[in-house]
Amino acid sequence: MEVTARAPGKIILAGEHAVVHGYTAVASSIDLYTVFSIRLRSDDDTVKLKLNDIGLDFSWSVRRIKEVLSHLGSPFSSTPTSCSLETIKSLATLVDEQSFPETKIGLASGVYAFLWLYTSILGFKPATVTVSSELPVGAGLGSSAAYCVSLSAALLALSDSVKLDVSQKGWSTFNESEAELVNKWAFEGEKIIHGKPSGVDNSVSTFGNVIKFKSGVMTGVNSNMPLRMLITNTKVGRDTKALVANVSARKSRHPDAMCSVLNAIEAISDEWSTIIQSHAVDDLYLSANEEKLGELMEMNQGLLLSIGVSHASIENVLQTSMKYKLASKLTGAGGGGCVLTLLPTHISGEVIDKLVEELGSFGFQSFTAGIGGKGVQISFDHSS
Ligand SMILES: Nc1ncnc2c1ncn2[C@@H]1O[C@H](COP(=O)(O)OP(=O)(O)O)[C@@H](O)[C@H]1O
Ligand SMILES: C[C@@](O)(CCOP(=O)(O)O)CC(=O)O
Ligand SMILES: [Mg+2]
Repeated sequence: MEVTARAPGKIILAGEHAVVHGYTAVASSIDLYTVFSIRLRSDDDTVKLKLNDIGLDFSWSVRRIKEVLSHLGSPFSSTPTSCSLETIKSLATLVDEQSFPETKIGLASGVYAFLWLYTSILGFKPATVTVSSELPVGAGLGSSAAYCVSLSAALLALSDSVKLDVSQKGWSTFNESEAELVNKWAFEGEKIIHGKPSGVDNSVSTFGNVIKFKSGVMTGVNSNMPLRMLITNTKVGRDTKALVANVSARKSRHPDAMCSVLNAIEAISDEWSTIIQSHAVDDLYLSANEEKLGELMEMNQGLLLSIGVSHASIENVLQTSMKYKLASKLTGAGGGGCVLTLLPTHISGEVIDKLVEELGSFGFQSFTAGIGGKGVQISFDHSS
């Protein structure tokens, strides 16, 4: 039997970085998914991992994994546990033995997260594991969270911790407590990749829809607005872990100034959630609200610039969209990656096409995605 789990990426509408320090963010799932498939093996003794998006394959014998992790006792755990620094060193040994290409070394933490979640949830069982994603990796759309959520979901579906009806056909969802467990394990994986994640990305990927998130607590947001965003990938590579660490360092150098900035970002997030929850009585009301959201995005972007996470490529997208009187902000960790441009309901398809073309001339790639769909889902295939 093969188990497949898919988890969505996300956009942060307001509050990235601030949320790491306990201030509110508003985020939404998008209909681009990371998919993990796991088939347990009885024909040999290896764990094979195929990372299709980054073109890397790994194969460890279960015996070798046991040997390297043996000093820890069995890492197997029925409750989500954090990976210690000592264990990360052991996992790095397993990855180094497979001669990880130097040019892709920034991606190694994803493999550590895989090994940690795999051995913790399933123990030492041979399997073939494949991952592929519709999300750009490392571009601010939460690929790391979608990776950890879909992996945790597939592993838990094969474990004794959750009891699912494996005869179900097509995609099915987890119940509330199972989804909580998926989310907690995914957060442990995110910690390995991000260093200090807030938990917003794994929560929105697990539960879907639009959420408000503050100090580890998620609240559902009932959005009543038809939100449309153009997502522009600047294709400038960046690393969430480094950007989050830089913001923390700036906060310790300038605690008072940073506290004011982060409070201002929280006020923007709060206003965002109030506006999208309100019911538009007519078109005039809707376009007034869209204008307000655009202004909030501009303010949020200005504050993100002030904490050091913008980038020339992001500023380029802002200026280009401004020519079309459209408001934009970076989404995710910044430093490159993706930018959101609000597409108000009145805007014509021609204007959007022109903007996309102009952004394309800088080598950027723009697209739209469905906002606010379902969270993690699972399916079982008995044919293999
Ligand atoms: N499909 C994938 N295949 C392999 N690794 C992935 C995949 N998706 C995410 N990752 C891991 O997540 C990291 C990117 O996470 P991050 O820097 O937080 O950016 P983002 O979450 O915005 O895409 C990669 O370096 C890699 O370790
Ligand atoms: C910067 C931050 O707020 C969001 C990071 O998102 P992403 O990994 O860039 O998709 C970090 C976090 O909340 O954990
Ligand atoms: Mg991430």
